[in-house]
Amino acid sequence: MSHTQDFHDSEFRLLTPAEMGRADTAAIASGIAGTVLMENAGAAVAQAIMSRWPPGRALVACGPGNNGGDGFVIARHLAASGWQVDLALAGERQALRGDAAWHAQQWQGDVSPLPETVPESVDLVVDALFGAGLARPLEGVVARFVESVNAGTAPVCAVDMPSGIDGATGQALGGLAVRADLTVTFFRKKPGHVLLPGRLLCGEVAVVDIGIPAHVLHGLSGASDEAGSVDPGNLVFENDISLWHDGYPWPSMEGHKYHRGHTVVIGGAVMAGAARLTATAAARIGSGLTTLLVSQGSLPLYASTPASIMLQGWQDDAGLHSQLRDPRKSAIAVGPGAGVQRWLEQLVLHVLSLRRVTVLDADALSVFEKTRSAASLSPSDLFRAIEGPCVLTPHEGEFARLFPSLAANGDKLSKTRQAARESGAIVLLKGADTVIAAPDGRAVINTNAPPTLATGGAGDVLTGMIAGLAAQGMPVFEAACAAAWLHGEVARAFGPGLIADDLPAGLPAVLRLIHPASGRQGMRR
Ligand SMILES: NC(=O)C1=CN([C@@H]2O[C@H](COP(=O)(O)OP(=O)(O)OC[C@H]3O[C@@H](n4cnc5c(N)ncnc54)[C@H](O)[C@@H]3O)[C@@H](O)[C@H]2O)[C@H](O)CC1
Ligand SMILES: [K+]
Repeated sequence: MSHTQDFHDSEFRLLTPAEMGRADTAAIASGIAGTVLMENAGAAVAQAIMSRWPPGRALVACGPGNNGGDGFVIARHLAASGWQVDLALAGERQALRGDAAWHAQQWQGDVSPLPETVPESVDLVVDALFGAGLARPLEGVVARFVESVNAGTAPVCAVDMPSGIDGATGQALGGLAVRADLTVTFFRKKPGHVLLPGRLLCGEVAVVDIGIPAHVLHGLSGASDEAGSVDPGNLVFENDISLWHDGYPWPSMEGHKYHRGHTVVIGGAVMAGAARLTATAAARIGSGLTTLLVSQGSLPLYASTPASIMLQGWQDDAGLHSQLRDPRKSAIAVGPGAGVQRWLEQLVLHVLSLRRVTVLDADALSVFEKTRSAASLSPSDLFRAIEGPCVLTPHEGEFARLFPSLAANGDKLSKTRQAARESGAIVLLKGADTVIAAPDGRAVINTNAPPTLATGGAGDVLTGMIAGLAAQGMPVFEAACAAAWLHGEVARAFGPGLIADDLPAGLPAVLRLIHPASGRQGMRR
């Protein structure tokens, strides 16, 4: 995200519940009454419901706060549109406060206590129990009601967030949360709508405008400097083409292969396929030159390397170092198939000392595992050596070995951001909700990865895509975001039966779709 592009306003920006509360307050301070915001929210949810389900019997479950207040508004709009509405309240009506109390007074129907089970005849459950204010696991009657909702067959519409999901982390507090078919949220999505399991429990997510002006976003986080550009720190986004499209390294007519960078992939003497996938991916995503560097003795393992990739052997460390010395070798990827051995530790430190773009994956991460033999280096030795543009691409297991204190607790977004701060590198923590975090606090959550990507070698391909983009001059954070998105999009386009070898081959079709000449600002999902 270039500083010139004012990404505060991005529709893909995610707001934490706390930031959302501040947006709410700023909107009210700008003259929009809280009761109007709540009316707009409830009316929008009712509209979303009526556009998906025919009139029937709706059970609107209201909580004790403003999420519940939204529920009173929804109930009124559904009843006015011919729905048979039962409103059930968790808590006492007279305990309602503020906007929620005001809207409860507008509700002319009955208010029943929240039942423990959902009646059979209900056609739709509206979950207006808890949203941004969830503070602890669901308990008592509410917990039993939610279990009944999840065990039932009636479709569910969640208001703002499925009750039980922490909006900041996507975690189901206490392991129990509503499983919704539709979640209608306000103004911007929250991390809980895109991180797992929250994303899965939301069902379809609809973001509705309730009258909060976009300018409130500028005051929420990150300071503006005198130039008016804004500090990217602590902004979180759902990955989208719009975040990195401006800086994508499309080939230009006046360019030539040296303009398009040179990616070096260092292969091991064990699993040649991994490094070959990495190198092929780097070439496919546009690296002008791609070299696969392997020890002399393992050259025969790489005989089937595609012709467009230069295959070179080295006799000894000195030979390897001289191969890397050429500054035109703009990006170096180490790790896939390298084998966890002492040699690799020293190689990684040497590569980092060159301060070229470095992507470390797989064995290049595990070799620094704290608990390996006493002679081995530790993660802090690795982090101390990271002074140039570097991307670490661990899966959960490698992350736990590199950042043992972080892995144990904390949600995926927080721990990945903390790891980026600790290591000084861009950290891409893989998964169905891959998180990419920068040391300055920026973070992007990737949401387009299909389950077919859980196949051997997919990570090797991603490593090559990141290195290949960065070799062409794309800043490493944006390169990691673009690679993660393209990786997911290629897999989605391919469909079932995907193997890692299909990924580089699938890139051209997706790149054609997002190329500026296609006239499309990418593929809106
Ligand atoms: N931000 C906006 O633009 C708008 C938000 N609206 C809605 O307001 C809720 C947030 O409301 P809030 O009162 O802050 O919190 P909740 O209603 O989510 O929670 C109510 C209350 O419940 C208590 N509580 C928390 N966890 C539990 C629990 N596990 N068991 C029992 N009680 C619990 C706690 O005291 C909470 O304060 C937001 O989600 C939107 O739906 C506005 O209506 C529209 C504009
Ligand atoms: K809810």
